[in-house]
Amino acid sequence: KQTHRNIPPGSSGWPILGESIEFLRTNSEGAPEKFIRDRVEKYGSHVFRTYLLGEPMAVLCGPAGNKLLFSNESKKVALWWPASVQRLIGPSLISKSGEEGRVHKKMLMSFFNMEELVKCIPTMDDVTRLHLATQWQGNEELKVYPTIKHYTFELACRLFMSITEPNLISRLSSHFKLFLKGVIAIHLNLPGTRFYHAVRAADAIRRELREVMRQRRVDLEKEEASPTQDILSYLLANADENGKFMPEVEIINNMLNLLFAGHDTSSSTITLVIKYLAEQPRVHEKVLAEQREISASKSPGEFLNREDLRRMKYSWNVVSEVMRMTPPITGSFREALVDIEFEGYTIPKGWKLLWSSAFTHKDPNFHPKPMEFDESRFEGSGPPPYSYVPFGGGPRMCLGKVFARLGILVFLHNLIHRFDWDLSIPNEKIVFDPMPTPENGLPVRLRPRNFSG
Ligand code: HEM
Repeated sequence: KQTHRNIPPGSSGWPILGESIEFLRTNSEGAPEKFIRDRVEKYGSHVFRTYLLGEPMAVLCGPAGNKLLFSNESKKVALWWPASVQRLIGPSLISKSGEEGRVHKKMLMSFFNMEELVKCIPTMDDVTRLHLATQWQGNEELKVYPTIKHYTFELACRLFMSITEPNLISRLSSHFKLFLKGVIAIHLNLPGTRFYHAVRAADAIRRELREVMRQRRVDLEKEEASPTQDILSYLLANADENGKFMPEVEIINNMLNLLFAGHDTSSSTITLVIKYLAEQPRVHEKVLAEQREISASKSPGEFLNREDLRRMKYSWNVVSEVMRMTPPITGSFREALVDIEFEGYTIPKGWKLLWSSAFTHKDPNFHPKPMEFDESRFEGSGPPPYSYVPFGGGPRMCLGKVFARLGILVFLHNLIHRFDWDLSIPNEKIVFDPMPTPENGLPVRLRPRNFSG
């Protein structure tokens, strides 16, 4: 018979709630790593137990823990998301592990790989120029976060599902706002709670997406839509490697998840890049110089291409440092498939596991002077393995990593050519809810630059 006498140190907190309230509070205070750092210091180990979001959980802190989780998918661990996320998104990629998860992910990767995504660069560039001309140009002051959120959402709707109708986009966008607030919430479906509103918003999104999908089937049959025009067409028109088509309900859930994951993370990152660039004139100047060099090699009006994006090395180091300091997703979860040994402790089978980019990225053993902005950390071979993990790792690494990179750089290129900016609220606080966002939406004063691109 198994005994678990050597389970990691820690506390189960309050009945039912466990330590969820403290965990969520450090997020809203703008320091998600604090919950973990306090416990690492208290227990003197890089693993501790807690009770979060309705589950007994072991938190693995730092590169060794990340390595264990990322390199043992389907062996010792499997992807797991809290009940709130599973209920809101429903059967889809994120609810599948093992062989089924692999097949499913491969299918989605047929669209989300570099070869396919480079074809989206001209559209990204075009949409960005239009967005800046209509939403930024002519404004002396602007609230960055809501403006960017609208832009990244429009882009995801267009590239993933060819949705361009403004009324539909704005309906979906307001549903997604409620959805986001309930994603990492305490799973209580009582009227008035964040989770309750999020469930209703998710159902409303599904109804809208079902309609878009129905219409697409008709258009595909009439050959008025192309089977390769976007991810929606791709999923409707293609079977997986076993010859199986994805059930409609899963296509809808995946589209919901992609629209969600595909815009909130990028809007948070772009907003923070804009904040950090205003605070660091030295870095701002160097990004501008790199982007100007790229434009200088192009004819006016010509869209960006893969090679241009490849040359944005310094700019990407800056974005990487922003994601190190303020990771858009502070960590994610796995489940123990077997008893797991780590640092002399045994984590029992069935426990949930949490890894944290927020904590790992601030560990001074791997990132000296972690509170200082220093993009040169990413020069050469960059930070040590598993110490910089904004996109997670292993087979469950972020599906949208390349998409996010292209989108962020295309935006930055266009923005920095057209504007300089100052923060209207210096040192505006960042809160994690659950993505990092400036408390007041980051109002900035804009100063247009002379640019005829
Ligand atoms: C800066 C932007 C982004 C960041 C920092 C980010 C981060 C993450 C992280 C940390 C995970 C969990 C990985 C793990 O558990 O190992 C994840 C998963 C995922 N992300 Fe992203 N993400 C970003 C953008 C995107 C975009 C643009 C999309 C969609 C186009 C996307 C789609 C997904 C999906 C579908 C998963 C689940 C993958 C799986 O279950 O195998 N993400 N992302």
